[in-house]
Amino acid sequence: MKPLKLVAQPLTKEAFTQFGDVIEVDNATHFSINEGGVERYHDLADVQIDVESGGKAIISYFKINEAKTFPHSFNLIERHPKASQAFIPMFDAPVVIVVAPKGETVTGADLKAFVTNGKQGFNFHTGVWHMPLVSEVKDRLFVVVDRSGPGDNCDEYIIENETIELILP
Ligand SMILES: NC(=O)N[C@@H](O)C(=O)O
Ligand code: NI
Repeated sequence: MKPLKLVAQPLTKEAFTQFGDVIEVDNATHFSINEGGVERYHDLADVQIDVESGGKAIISYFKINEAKTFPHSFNLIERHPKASQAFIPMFDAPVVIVVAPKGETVTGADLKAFVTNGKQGFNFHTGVWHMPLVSEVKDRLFVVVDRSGPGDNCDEYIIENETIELILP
C-alpha cells in the first residue's frame, strides 16, 4: 500500500485555530508586572477542564524516553473528550505534531502536520484528535497542562487500511 506522506507545515495561530491554541510570545497580549521587573504574556491558551464533573487541571512533565526515527509511521491517534491538553517544550527546538478535526471517524486525508519554530507550545482543545507526543531526540522535556479526574479521558482511534508516514521538514 502506498504510504500517505505527511509533511509538516509551520505552526501558526491562523492555521491551528480549529485544533487549539499556539502558545507563544509573538503577538501575545503582554504587560509589565512586579514593578517593571517582569513582563507577563497573558492568557495564551484556553485550558478546558470539565470541572462540573469533577475534573481538575494538573501540571506534569513529559520526558521523551524513546527517540523516534523519521519518517515516523503511525496509525494510532487519540483525543481527550473531557479536557484540553497543552505541551510547552523546555527546550528550543522544533517539535512536529499531527492533528485532525473533532469527529467520530478520521481518515488519513483529515490529518494535518505542523512543526513549531522552536519557541512555541501548543494546546489541543477538547476532543481534537492528535498523534501522541513523539520526538526524534531522547530526554526532551515538556510541561503538560491537562486533566485528572473521574472517568476515562483518552479515546484511541486506529486509522485503518492506510500507512501514514510523518516526514520531518
Ligand atoms: N497519554 C498521555 O497522557 N499522552 C497523550 O495524551 C499525548 O497526547 O501524548
Ligand atoms: Ni494527548
